[in-house]
Amino acid sequence: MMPLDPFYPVVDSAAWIAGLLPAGIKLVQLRIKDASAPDLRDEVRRARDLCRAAGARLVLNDHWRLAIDEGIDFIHLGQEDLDGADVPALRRAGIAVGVSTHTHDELDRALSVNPAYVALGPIFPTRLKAMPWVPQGIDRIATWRRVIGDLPLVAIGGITVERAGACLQAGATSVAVVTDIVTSPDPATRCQDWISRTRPAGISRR
Ligand SMILES: Cc1ncc(COP(=O)(O)OP(=O)(O)O)c(N)n1
Ligand SMILES: Cc1nc(C(=O)O)sc1CCOP(=O)(O)O
Ligand SMILES: [Mg+2]
Repeated sequence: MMPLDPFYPVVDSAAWIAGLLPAGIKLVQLRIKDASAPDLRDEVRRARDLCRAAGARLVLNDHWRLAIDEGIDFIHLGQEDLDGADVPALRRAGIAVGVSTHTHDELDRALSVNPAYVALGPIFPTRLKAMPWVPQGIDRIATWRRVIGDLPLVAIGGITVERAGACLQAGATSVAVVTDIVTSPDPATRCQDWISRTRPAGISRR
């Protein structure tokens, strides 16, 4: 498996991906929460083709059956998604699985499915979605790093370009972000700021 890029934007449409690829993103998650099934399949296909053409890695959130059907080789699953997912089928299809974690118990469960990465969140307060956990804080990244050894670790939740470096320094392999990019008046330029802030640190890391 190729190393994870240290900058991991998360967006909700293929149009967003098309807009950000020219900025140089190399890893992106398509996280669609409210599309009807035919639209969803079209979005996934479009995102897949855009990323292939640009040499970027696409991670599909949640929709593991679509990943199998449409040849997407990376899926992100939360703990509840794991309840319903056919992990052996994903393995047979050669699909890498990233898993969300928020507690030590969740981390144990994530590790039991041999993930390509574990994500830890929310590092800082986030307004994107309501969650029962208080922000983990930067120190928790170092704790996760000690537990997981060399496994790639994604930090997520309330991360801004200014906060990204501290997450990488603490042991994150990659920093995932929604709001700081999608609310920027100039998202492509903001991505370039993220890339210049994260890529050198990330490459010297795992
Ligand atoms: C990189 C990354 N980390 C965590 C999540 C959250 O996944 P999940 O807990 O399944 O919640 P939803 O995103 O599905 O609402 C993620 N998507 N990506
Ligand atoms: C989708 C998601 N999952 C999280 C987790 O902790 O599992 S935090 C999060 C929101 C990330 O968005 P923003 O960069 O806008 O805070
Ligand atoms: Mg999910």
